[in-house]
Amino acid sequence: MRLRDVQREQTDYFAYYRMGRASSWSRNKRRDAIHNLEFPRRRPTHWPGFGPPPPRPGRNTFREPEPYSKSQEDAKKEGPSPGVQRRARRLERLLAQEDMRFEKVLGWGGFGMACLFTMPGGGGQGGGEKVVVKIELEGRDTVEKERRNYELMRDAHHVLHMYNLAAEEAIEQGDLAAGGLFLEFMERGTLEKWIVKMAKERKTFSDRALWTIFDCLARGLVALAYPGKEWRVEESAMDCNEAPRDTLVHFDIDPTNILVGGFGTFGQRNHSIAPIHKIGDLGLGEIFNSRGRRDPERVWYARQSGKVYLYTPEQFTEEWDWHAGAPAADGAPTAGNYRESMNIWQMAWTMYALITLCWPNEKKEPLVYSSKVFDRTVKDATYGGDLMYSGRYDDTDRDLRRLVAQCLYHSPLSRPTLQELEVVIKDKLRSRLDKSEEESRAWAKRFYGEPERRRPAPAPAPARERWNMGAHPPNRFGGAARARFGKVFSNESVLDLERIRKRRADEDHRPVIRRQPQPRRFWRD
Ligand SMILES: Nc1ncnc2c1ncn2[C@@H]1O[C@H](COP(=O)(O)OP(=O)(O)OP(=O)(O)O)[C@@H](O)[C@H]1O
Repeated sequence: MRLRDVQREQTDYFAYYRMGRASSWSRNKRRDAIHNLEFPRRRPTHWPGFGPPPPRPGRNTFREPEPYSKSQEDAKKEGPSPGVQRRARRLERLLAQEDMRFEKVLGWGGFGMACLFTMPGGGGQGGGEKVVVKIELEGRDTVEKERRNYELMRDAHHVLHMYNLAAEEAIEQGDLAAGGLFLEFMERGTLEKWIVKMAKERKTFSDRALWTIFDCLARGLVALAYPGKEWRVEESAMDCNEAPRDTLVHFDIDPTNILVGGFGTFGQRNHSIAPIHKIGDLGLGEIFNSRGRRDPERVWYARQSGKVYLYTPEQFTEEWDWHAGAPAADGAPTAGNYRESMNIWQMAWTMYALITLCWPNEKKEPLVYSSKVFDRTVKDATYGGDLMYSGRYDDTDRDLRRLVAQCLYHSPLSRPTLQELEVVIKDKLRSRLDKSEEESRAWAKRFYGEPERRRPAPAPAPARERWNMGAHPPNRFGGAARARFGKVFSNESVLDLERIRKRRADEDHRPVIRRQPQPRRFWRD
């Protein structure tokens, strides 16, 4: 389809979307309307913005959102279909050649599946550890994109880790999958599962738990904003002097793509009040910098990237209707301004879900709201007005609700920056909250329970051995988390995607050298 046809169709689709009627839009039924559309619009001369707020917003101003009642995992309780089972068995046979033990199918969708495996042996590097194998069943090329994105996040503590295992070759050489990834196993599954559990128990997360989880999520956002950065301690926007330039815009942050792991120390932070939360599923992620935001094809094609219920103002705003090129190049403040504040907006809906235990409504209702964002006074429309004015969530810390409503401001520049978020969260975690740290820890132990125990981390192999097994030179290693899995880190200039692509292409043609005597090569070099 030509770009102009895509633009006309999207203009019509998003007009439906803003009315909350996206699900009833059909290309066929709208063919004539799309044909007759005035695009780009000329009258009025520019987007007029939002009207004034209602005089006294209250409970009835906002449609009641729908509570979470079932998670993706619940919906799949009946077990994988025969087709998925057949493929899982095939994957099991392929990886058995690498001595990896199949445990179970974790999940599947139309295009791919995720299975849990145990690494061979004990004692040695990663021996007996669990890994998730995610394969793509139809060639959509998203695995390659996802792999590239995980490589850019290789030093982050709050984004899922990808492992470079030699067994990848077995998948590539088999005829089963279009591509495969090895990912860190997060033993407590998706965040959605825990939101549903809380909703079923008819309780709510305490303020301290909410702020602690927000802290984890915000650090994941910092990692996305600075791809390729070496985070020695933990992600902190304070360590970065410059505003993000080449943000990895995720496009699909929601509770099904946040994974919950264990309690313990990660980086330098002890996660004892809530287990660590990490951002996963980077398959739709794209790096956007100021050049990318000025490229009409890139910004228009990304306009419908992600889940419909979580399209961002940068994607759905009416402001687009006045721009036939890239809106950011014409100075539009919101349309097509894909940057780190877009990740913040999507993450704020995850916080909304944790506070309300509800889904966001299909129709996002803007409400003009003035507030002090850190030390700036901002007046803009927020889509989280019900958090402040509906009276339904008054039991939750008002500062938290206000911060989330600010992250849901329409215009990216109105939202808090990553540094502002970090400062506010840090201050709150130091202040008096509803529950003491001790009470919160006890609650977390009860609520999250003990998953199947991880084996104790094997002692790190001597540097020489790791090198033999395909890892990079020893001076690149450090920290317990890395030593535990002997992760392979590459040295390339990370934003140079061409080089990464080329490196992978070279790898694919490299002969596999199996060193004698064993240990076997689990790690791909
Ligand atoms: N690293 C992981 N640790 C633990 N569970 C995981 C992990 N990755 C995936 N899962 C589980 O497997 C399920 C399927 O994951 P996957 O990422 O393949 O697809 P999805 O999120 O359902 O679909 P899509 O890729 O279309 O967003 C998840 O819902 C989750 O329950």
